[in-house]
Amino acid sequence: MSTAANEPILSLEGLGKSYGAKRVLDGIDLNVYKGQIIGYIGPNGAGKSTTVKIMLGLEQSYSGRVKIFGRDISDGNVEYKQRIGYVPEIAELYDNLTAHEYLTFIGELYGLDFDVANQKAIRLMKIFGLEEAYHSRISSFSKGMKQKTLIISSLLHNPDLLFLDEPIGGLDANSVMVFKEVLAQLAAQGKTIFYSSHIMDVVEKISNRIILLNGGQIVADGSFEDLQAHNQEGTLEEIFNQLTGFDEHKGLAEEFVSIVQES
Ligand SMILES: Nc1ncnc2c1ncn2[C@@H]1O[C@H](COP(=O)(O)OP(=O)(O)OP(=O)(O)O)[C@@H](O)[C@H]1O
Repeated sequence: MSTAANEPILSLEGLGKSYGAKRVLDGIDLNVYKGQIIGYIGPNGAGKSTTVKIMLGLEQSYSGRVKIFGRDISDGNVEYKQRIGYVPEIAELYDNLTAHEYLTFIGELYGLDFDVANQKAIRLMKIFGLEEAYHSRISSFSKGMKQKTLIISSLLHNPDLLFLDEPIGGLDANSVMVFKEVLAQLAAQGKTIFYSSHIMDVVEKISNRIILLNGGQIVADGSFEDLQAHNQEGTLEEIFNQLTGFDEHKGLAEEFVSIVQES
């Protein structure tokens, strides 16, 4: 199951999704190519996680077409999932397992030998400064330690396509630097990364293509420089505010504070 050089790794055609009467995705067309780091952004409730869930095959009722590695994911063949890594927004780790147990279990699920998974996990944990916690239960881990374990679990099998949903929450500034560099190097080696986050300055720096979703539609698609050229505003945060029609943060904050101060 290989993908030709010029064929998209990921392609969405007229993707639509409703929950009851609510139209969450309203015709998403998108081709993502090898080596791209897509910054997938949008306001709360815009439909980012829904798109990712559909691409992971977790949400089956949708309209339109989703192709990953050149194949329609609705064809019943789930082999494509072996080449995908995923860091979910809310870390669901097996708290009662040690990191060693969890990571070797995930590694084996992805088809690695126990010893290979174990050795890779030990070395990756060490780089994140977690070697001493390897045999401790995950329930004793801090938020950042859990997040690092989850990042490692998503990469053990060297996936070609990586979905990251708010992956750096809880990571300290040094670890964020390492992780950003890891993503850049993975992309340079031809991995494709779909990065969903609300931390605009990180998205601005790591993505080579930014997709802004609003109201279930793509309202901007391009490099940060492209977005800057098409909008008057400077930072990605400001472009985000502008394209989502938001200019009332001061008024809302004043109202919030005045309610807090009511006696
Ligand atoms: N299982 C579900 N049942 C009903 N509605 C849902 C379900 N999942 C998501 N939604 C609705 O779909 C919309 C999009 O949700 P989604 O989680 O995709 O947004 P998001 O862009 O990831 O938001 P956030 O930035 O807050 O994580 C929301 O209005 C949400 O309430």
